[in-house]
Amino acid sequence: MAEQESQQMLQMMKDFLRLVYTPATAAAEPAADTAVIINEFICSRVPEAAIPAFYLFSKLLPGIIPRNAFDDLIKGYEMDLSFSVVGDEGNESAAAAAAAGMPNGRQRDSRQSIMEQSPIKTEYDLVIYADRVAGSVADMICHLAWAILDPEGGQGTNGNAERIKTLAMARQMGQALQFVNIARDIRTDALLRRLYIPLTMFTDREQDLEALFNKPETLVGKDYARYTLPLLGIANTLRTMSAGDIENLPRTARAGTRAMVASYFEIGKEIERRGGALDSERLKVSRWRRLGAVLRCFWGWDQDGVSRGSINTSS
Ligand SMILES: CC(C)=CCC/C(C)=C/CC/C(C)=C/CC/C(C)=C/COP(=O)(O)OP(=O)(O)O
Repeated sequence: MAEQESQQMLQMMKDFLRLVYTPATAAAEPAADTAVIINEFICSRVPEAAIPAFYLFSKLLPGIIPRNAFDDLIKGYEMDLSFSVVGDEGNESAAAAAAAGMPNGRQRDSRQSIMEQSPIKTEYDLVIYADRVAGSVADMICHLAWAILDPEGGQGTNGNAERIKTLAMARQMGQALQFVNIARDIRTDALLRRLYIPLTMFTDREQDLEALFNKPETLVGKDYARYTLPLLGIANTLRTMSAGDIENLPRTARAGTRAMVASYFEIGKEIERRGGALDSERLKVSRWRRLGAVLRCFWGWDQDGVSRGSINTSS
């Protein structure tokens, strides 16, 4: 999708959220004319294939999931979009450089623009990004679980201290998963001229960016370890800090959540088993390893090899 088209799509989503989250439309029984306004919006501005999803969203979600989770997700997409500006410039300069047979000056420009325009300069920026694109999804999952699976709990946090903490920890788990995702995709993201590694993590910034973006063929698998292993280290820490709070989700949501987390973390474990190396292909974990991780969760052994003894089934 072209950058301008993506911007239009984001604007449409922002307008949609504003519309469906106004107090009048988010009410349990919205007035008939608000339903008409929403229908008109959906028919006139939403791409055809997405109409059923937007319609269902407007009917079901505003009373269950607070708007801030969706706002965060949009902010995350906006950060991603700022890469496409960098990417376009970078591709143009690389192509122009190759055509003109003058790689150095042009490539320096493209490295410079990647550094300047990347929205992720520090580890903190990366945590913010991960929180927006994945912490927000964890937030949504908690609200859905409370609304649908908690027999007596009611919706939202309702100022309940335990739920507020669970929500914060769930967002942390989302961030952890996103760090794994970023570690796995360093190579493929660089080919798309996207840089999620915080600039502060480079020991020799110029040289590292030159290799990642302009000479990927000079990097062999284990050369990526100096980026993948620290990112996975952060992911593991975030996971260790938040995993226990899965026990505070409604009982029927726990096993599935643990399984989802363990299965995704198998990607990180596989990279660690390979000493931090990335191949030219996007890494895939065998179905058996993922299944093993899921079964160990159901058996009552979490992925850090710590037995929780018998599974706590109280709600
Ligand atoms: C700790 C507590 C209380 C709860 C946990 C709450 C949960 C389930 C958190 C996880 C939320 C979640 C599913 C986040 C998204 C994670 C993520 C990195 C998805 C990307 O998946 P891929 O399909 O690999 O992505 P791409 O292929 O698009 O790169």
